[in-house]
Amino acid sequence: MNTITPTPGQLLDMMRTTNPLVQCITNYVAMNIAANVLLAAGASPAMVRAEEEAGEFAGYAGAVTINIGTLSTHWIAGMKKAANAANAGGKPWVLDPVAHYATAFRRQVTSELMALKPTIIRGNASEIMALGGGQSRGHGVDSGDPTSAAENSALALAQQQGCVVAVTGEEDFVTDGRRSARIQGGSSIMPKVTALGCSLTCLVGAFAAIRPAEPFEATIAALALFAVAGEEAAAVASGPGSFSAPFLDKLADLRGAVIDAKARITTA
Ligand SMILES: Nc1ncnc2c1ncn2[C@@H]1O[C@H](COP(=O)(O)OP(=O)(O)O)[C@@H](O)[C@H]1O
Ligand SMILES: Cc1ncsc1CCOP(=O)(O)O
Ligand SMILES: [Mg+2]
Repeated sequence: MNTITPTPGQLLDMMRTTNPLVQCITNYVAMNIAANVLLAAGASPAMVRAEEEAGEFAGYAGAVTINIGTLSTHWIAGMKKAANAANAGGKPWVLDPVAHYATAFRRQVTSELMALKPTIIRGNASEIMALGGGQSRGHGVDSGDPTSAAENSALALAQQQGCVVAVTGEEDFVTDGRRSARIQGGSSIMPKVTALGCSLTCLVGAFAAIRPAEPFEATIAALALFAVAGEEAAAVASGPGSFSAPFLDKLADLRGAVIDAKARITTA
């Protein structure tokens, strides 16, 4: 049963009236689909990452999201400036540690970003298990583990870091180390469409911008919206190629009351 307040639907309706500005430092693969996801949901995305401007921009964005998917050295200073500016301004920032376990470079940069205390971490099960110090079966950017295998890592990470951790997959799990929730829905087509996880991370940032003091509720709202929109888009899609258009349409069309009626959230 959903006992989360504000509810995902209330937060979605607020999104449409407040149109939060979200600074998304995301990878080359994700930039276009992530921007479209935020526009459809009612937020205003800006893919601003250069070292010369990332900190300044974070000063007036409502939230920052940082994704290491197509990392290279010249991205790192901008990421750190944006995270530091978000922290200085009391704004939430979200980390997506894409395939951080894959190379020494990614591990090093992820540990430097973790030291800047993300408000929320969103990853697939393999990423969250490895971030908690465990073994995982991730291959490249894709998960090889079920969400259930990452729940203990997520809880420990949330407690150690004092942040919200979201694990996504067939089922999603969110915890702030004290409270936890599971979200059902979505579609098996979703992991076959690239960068939907990265786009979801940006959407988490959009909801967090609306309620900076309630990152647990904001994260659940983003995951619930993806779960309902994904399920409904899959019902009219015949595969990955025909999924994206109805998915964006659903993100744009779904009203708050419908999300609250259809979202399958259980608190633990
Ligand atoms: N097998 C599945 N069934 C339903 N939804 C899924 C499935 N796999 C992933 N999703 C959904 O796809 C979105 C992206 O999650 P995920 O694939 O875990 O991220 P990533 O792309 O970072 O690996 C989330 O909304 C998640 O709930
Ligand atoms: C394919 C790929 N390669 C580097 S980043 C990226 C996109 C990953 O997107 P997601 O984590 O949402 O699957
Ligand atoms: Mg990912």
